[in-house]
Amino acid sequence: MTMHPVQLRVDRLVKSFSAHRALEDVSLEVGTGRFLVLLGPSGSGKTTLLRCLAGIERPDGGSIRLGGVTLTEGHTHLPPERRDLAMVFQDYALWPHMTATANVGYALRRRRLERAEADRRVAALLERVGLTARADRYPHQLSGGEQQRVALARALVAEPGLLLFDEPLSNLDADLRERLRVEIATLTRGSGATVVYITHDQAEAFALADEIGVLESGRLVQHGAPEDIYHRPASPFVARFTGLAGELTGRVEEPGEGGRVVVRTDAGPVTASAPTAPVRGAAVRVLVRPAAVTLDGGADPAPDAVEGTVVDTAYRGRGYDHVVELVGGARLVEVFTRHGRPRGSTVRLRFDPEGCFTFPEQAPTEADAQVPVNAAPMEVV
Ligand SMILES: Nc1ncnc2c1ncn2[C@@H]1O[C@H](COP(=O)(O)OP(=O)(O)OP(=O)(O)O)[C@@H](O)[C@H]1O
Repeated sequence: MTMHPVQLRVDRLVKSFSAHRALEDVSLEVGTGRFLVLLGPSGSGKTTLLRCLAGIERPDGGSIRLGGVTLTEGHTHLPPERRDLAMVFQDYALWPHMTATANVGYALRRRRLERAEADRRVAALLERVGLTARADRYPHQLSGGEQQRVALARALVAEPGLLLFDEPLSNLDADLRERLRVEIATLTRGSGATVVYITHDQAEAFALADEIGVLESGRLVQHGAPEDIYHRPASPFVARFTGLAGELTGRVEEPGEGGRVVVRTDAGPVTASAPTAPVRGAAVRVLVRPAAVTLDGGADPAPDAVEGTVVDTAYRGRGYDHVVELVGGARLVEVFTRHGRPRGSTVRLRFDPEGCFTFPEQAPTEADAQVPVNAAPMEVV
């Protein structure tokens, strides 16, 4: 899917644990220097896929190639240390008996470098992650954020072709998480390495990625640019997992032009995108992105606006998020405006068809059940 030469090629990867299929026929390609984020709920197979790439886990079938080298296929299975890659773990995984300098330098042990050159590279990396003053400390003398910076420096120092990240920010608190996220984004891109990064946090995924792969029950269900995933989710599962204001049910009134349909909902007619052209009268569900909802202001409401009641309002600094209940009972969260509307007031909403997706009505899948109800939908991208 990219113009970049393919660096990492995964073909039909399969992995089971006893009777449980953790990876089901996963194929993907990542271009040189691209940043791929694998996103999915707990148990979707993210860690298993990453561990197969690293060589810690041996797949049951399929192949993995990196820069023209076969890492795994049939009887071939290169051990982790013979793969041109480095991994950053959730729990840092530093050597407790080594200083920051020694931990970073350890990654160079196989590169027959002159001592002075190795020392120079380690010092340069520690400086880039802002740890020069902490170079002689042991892991237990460093904060979580500092330990993760050492791990980042250790991953980068040997200049591997592939960098793997296993939820590296999940043990840090919000403020630090944001700062380290920016450092990971800039330092990895500066290194030219190809990156595979796993997370279950959609906001983190969208902020970091050149490409996002969404995993559902061991299958890669969509792989594309963040904008594609946001504007053209392949399934209700993908749409839900990447942030919705809410869902409306109804019937197709007019199978309109250019992939648009008018859906008659309990709250009124809503124009929405239709990835698969539904027929007139079909029962459908309209999934609505937060960015697609606007509160209609003042005296001159649009004729196609839908009425609702403000149930809750939350001040967000830049403006207010509202929870709005529509006629028929559907609720929309994260309805944003600069100026807040009081609880209990009647408001009119407009929907941008670009951010409203029509799918045939069907019972939720097992994987949908893992998406937390009212998972904080992401900010407008
Ligand atoms: N060593 C193992 N033995 C048995 N089952 C396993 C093993 N490792 C993973 N699994 C199972 O495989 C499935 C995928 O697990 P995996 O850890 O890859 O998911 P994940 O998406 O990374 O989830 P999380 O975000 O919770 O880490 C899960 O159902 C898990 O229970």
